Amino acid sequence: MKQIAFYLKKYRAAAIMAIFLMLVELTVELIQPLLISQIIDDGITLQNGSVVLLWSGILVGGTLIAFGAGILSSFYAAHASQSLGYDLREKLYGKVQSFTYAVFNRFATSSLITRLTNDVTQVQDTTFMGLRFMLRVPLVVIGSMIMALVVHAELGFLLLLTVPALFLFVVWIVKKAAILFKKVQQRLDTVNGVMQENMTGMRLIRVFVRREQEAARFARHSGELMQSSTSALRLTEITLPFIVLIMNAGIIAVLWFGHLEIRAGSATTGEVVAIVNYSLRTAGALSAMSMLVSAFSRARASAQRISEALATDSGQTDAAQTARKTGGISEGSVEFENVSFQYPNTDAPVLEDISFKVSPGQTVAILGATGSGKSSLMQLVLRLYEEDQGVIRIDGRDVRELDTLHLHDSIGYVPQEVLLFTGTIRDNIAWGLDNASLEQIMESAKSAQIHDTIEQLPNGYDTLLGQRGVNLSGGQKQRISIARALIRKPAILLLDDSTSALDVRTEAALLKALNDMSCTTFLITQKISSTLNADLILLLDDGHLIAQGNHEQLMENQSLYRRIFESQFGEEGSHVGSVK
Ligand SMILES: Nc1ncnc2c1ncn2[C@@H]1O[C@H](COP(=O)(O)OP(=O)(O)OP(=O)(O)O)[C@@H](O)[C@H]1O
Repeated sequence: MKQIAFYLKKYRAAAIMAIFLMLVELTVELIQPLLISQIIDDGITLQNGSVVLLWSGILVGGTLIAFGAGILSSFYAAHASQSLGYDLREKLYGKVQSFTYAVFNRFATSSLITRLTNDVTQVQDTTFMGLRFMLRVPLVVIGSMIMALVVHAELGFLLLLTVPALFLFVVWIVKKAAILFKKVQQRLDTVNGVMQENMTGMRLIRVFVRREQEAARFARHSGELMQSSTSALRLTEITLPFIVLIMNAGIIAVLWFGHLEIRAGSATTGEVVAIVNYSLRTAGALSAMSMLVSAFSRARASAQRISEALATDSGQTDAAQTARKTGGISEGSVEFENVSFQYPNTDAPVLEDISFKVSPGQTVAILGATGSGKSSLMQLVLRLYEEDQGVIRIDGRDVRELDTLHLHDSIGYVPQEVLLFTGTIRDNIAWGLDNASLEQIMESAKSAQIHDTIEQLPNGYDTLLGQRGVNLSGGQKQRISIARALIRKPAILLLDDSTSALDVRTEAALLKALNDMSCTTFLITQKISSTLNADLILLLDDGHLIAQGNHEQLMENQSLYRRIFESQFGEEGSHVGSVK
């Protein structure tokens, strides 16, 4: 909450104006019963028309002032709360962007989305209500009690008796409800998560005929969300009838004792009406409080979740933070020296004691069974994770000393799972480089062996891709994301199984084009055809680098490599090794 208040500071002027105007509105409201009591006692009871006219005029004037002040107060409160929401979203988004991959993975994506959307909206809306009503409610209650005591001390005392008990009751509800609303937000996270998985995995769900099961899973989580929302709302909703009940009892007591006081001549009708009026206003304010309680409890849970994300250490090391001056990489040599790595919160390392050296412009093929650590090795080059032991050097410098922004600027990365955005093919390729020209886009598309295919599409480079590029084949999508990586003319190119959907001829043409580009290329592959011309082949097995060398060397002295080769080319294909 403190952190949220800190962000609201920037809009202090608007917030103060909103509160000040609300106070004007409130003052008029508190004086109204007093004026009505004057009209009754000095005007109506004494049948004095000019007194009725005078005080009624003042009453109308006051009401108009309160009306104007109320509108302006809402205007300022909306400005302050919406701006706060905008700032929170921006800060939170920036924070999430600054997370290292390891820190990012600590949060579920759906939870971060809920925090950025629902939680921020909750805080924003409650801030508006807070500026308009949070202060007004206690002030109406306290003001009404004071005014009631001023009007008639004994009758006012009755009001004084009921309010503190009600106030304590409301505080108790706030505390209980906060716990329940926290659960609601957690369950909302889960529902959003399931929804996200279902939307992205739509095709898989249909092919596996899992629609009913997935619908049932969604219904189960949605039901759990409904349950916790219902219990939280039930708790806050009992507040209103309870307050009305107690306040009505209080009003009946005021009327009863009021009539006794009038008979005894120690109170006027106007004074009793004024006390009843103040009691009604107090009841109204406390009822509004029950709504505020619900909103405030929710916002408290949301504010905690936002603060948690904002307070999370982004995971960047000090060396990287101070390395901004070191600039990007230019040559593209890569060296691993006794590198070991284990994912956070896991039992065993996924890479152990890996050492190899790659000179600028060389092509490295990484080969190994599924789960052997190939992608993890790439993630270390990308510094999405940090090695636990050993050193990784790029251009001879320890990667921990390189600024990740500059490092990523010099690296082209094509992940295993292709992600294309809604927009044109041109936009998708140009995404890799600010202000890319059409010539640059075409040049990289040619190198990625996708130019001819694009030209044949009805709108060429301006063809629109649906969400995730559903109107292209897997291989075409892979090549568009390769073009996206190539347009940056990276010093190092990382292809994580990005040629799996290409036929041998297209793949060979692509590899030749990459060779001509002279960037250092790491290529994860299952196909021996891609390793034949590589300068270095890294053969991984269960996190260990069991062999390294070029095709001829591995054919000569690595039985596993020979077996993979023979399984793909047949024994008679051994002569293929001489392609180079
Ligand atoms: N984020 C992660 N957290 C924990 N363990 C992980 C994570 N990512 C991968 N692993 C584990 O690390 C090991 C190596 O995974 P990696 O993705 O590097 O293998 P791979 O050789 O690229 O496999 P594939 O060919 O199937 O893509 C696997 O056992 C995997 O379960």
